Amino acid sequence: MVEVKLEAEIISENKKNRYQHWANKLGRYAQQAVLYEAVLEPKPGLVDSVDNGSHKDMDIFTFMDSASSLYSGFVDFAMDGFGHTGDARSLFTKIRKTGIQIEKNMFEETKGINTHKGIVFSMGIVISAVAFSLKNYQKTTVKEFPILSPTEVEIVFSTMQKMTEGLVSKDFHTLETKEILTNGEKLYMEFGFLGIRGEAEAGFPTVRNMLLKLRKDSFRKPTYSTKDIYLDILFILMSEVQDSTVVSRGGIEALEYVKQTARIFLENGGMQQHNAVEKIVNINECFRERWISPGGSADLLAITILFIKLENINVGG
Ligand SMILES: CC(C)(COP(=O)(O)OP(=O)(O)OC[C@H]1O[C@@H](n2cnc3c(N)ncnc32)[C@H](O)[C@@H]1O)[C@@H](O)C(=O)NCCC(=O)NCCS
Ligand SMILES: Nc1ncnc2c1ncn2[C@@H]1O[C@H](COP(=O)(O)OP(=O)(O)OP(=O)(O)O)[C@@H](O)[C@H]1O
Repeated sequence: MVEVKLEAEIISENKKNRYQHWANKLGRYAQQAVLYEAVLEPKPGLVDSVDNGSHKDMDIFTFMDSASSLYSGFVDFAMDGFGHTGDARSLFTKIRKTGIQIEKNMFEETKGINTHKGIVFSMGIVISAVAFSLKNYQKTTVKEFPILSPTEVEIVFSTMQKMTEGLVSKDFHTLETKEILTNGEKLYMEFGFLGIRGEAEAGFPTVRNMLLKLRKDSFRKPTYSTKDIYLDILFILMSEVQDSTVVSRGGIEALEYVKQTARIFLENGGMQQHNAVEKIVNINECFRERWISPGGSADLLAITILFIKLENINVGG
């Protein structure tokens, strides 16, 4: 018997295929962003392809193993967004469940080492917000994944703010009675430090501002390579971010030290300095002595790279 499909059925099947195709693309972009961050060198205190920075329990191969476990989860985050029919807040509840599974896969791959916990959380919010916003605002019916306009990216940022509204108080209000605290929870109890949750609830303002600068082309210098731009972005983030990885490893005074070090590097010209690489190698040594690693800034660099890809911003030399 010949199967007759109603027009509505065909439209919805086409839509489903398109969302799956877009989700795969989003997953690939996100995984690429995570890989770019990992191999970028020289980075101070962080694992890269040259050394392990301030870390003893992981190297670049641990990061490659870990990154390879993330792709299908990133696609799931996107499908969560495309398939969501409720409001932004309930999307966040949905993706946290997906995130827990991705975290599990990651820990399995790294044999218990925390390489990408922070980025799984942040990427979950970003990827699902992109998908949810595209579904609501992009009326295009083409199969090819669309390049996002600055206006559409702004919609994604406000979606992220809506998704995470009240996150800090919700996550932290039961800590008094909790027996085992994570690093982020300990820092909140001790210093009222908001870390990754604060960054997310504020709608990733550091990344949002970075994109404003990138769109104005203010980063591009005739002598710059893509790598130079990414390194300048990393130092700008280090000079601004309330990074809980810095504090949990180096103490609260380490945060000002990192910000100040990054500020001085940038004031002197960032990657434009003729001896920029030598300077970063020295900063790496100083960070290693103090056990400092700017893991939160590294995560936000990966998020920035994802948006650069989504908006197709030219960061070539
Ligand atoms: C909120 C998360 C990140 C855990 O919080 P935790 O208290 O362990 O956080 P902690 O302060 O140790 O930071 C985790 C990582 O975030 C990154 N980070 C730190 N500071 C910042 C910052 N200011 N901005 C962005 N990222 C940051 C770093 O890479 C750090 O390693 C998340 O893993 C979580 O909620 N886990 C529970 C299970 C879950 O819901 N997982 C999936 C979420 S989609
Ligand atoms: N290239 C990188 N090198 C090192 N850390 C990175 C890098 N990119 C991101 N990070 C972030 O830094 C975090 C590692 O911090 P850390 O080693 O302090 O982990 P932890 O589990 O919080 O602490 P501990 O291992 O002391 O229990 C990673 O989870 C990751 O999110």
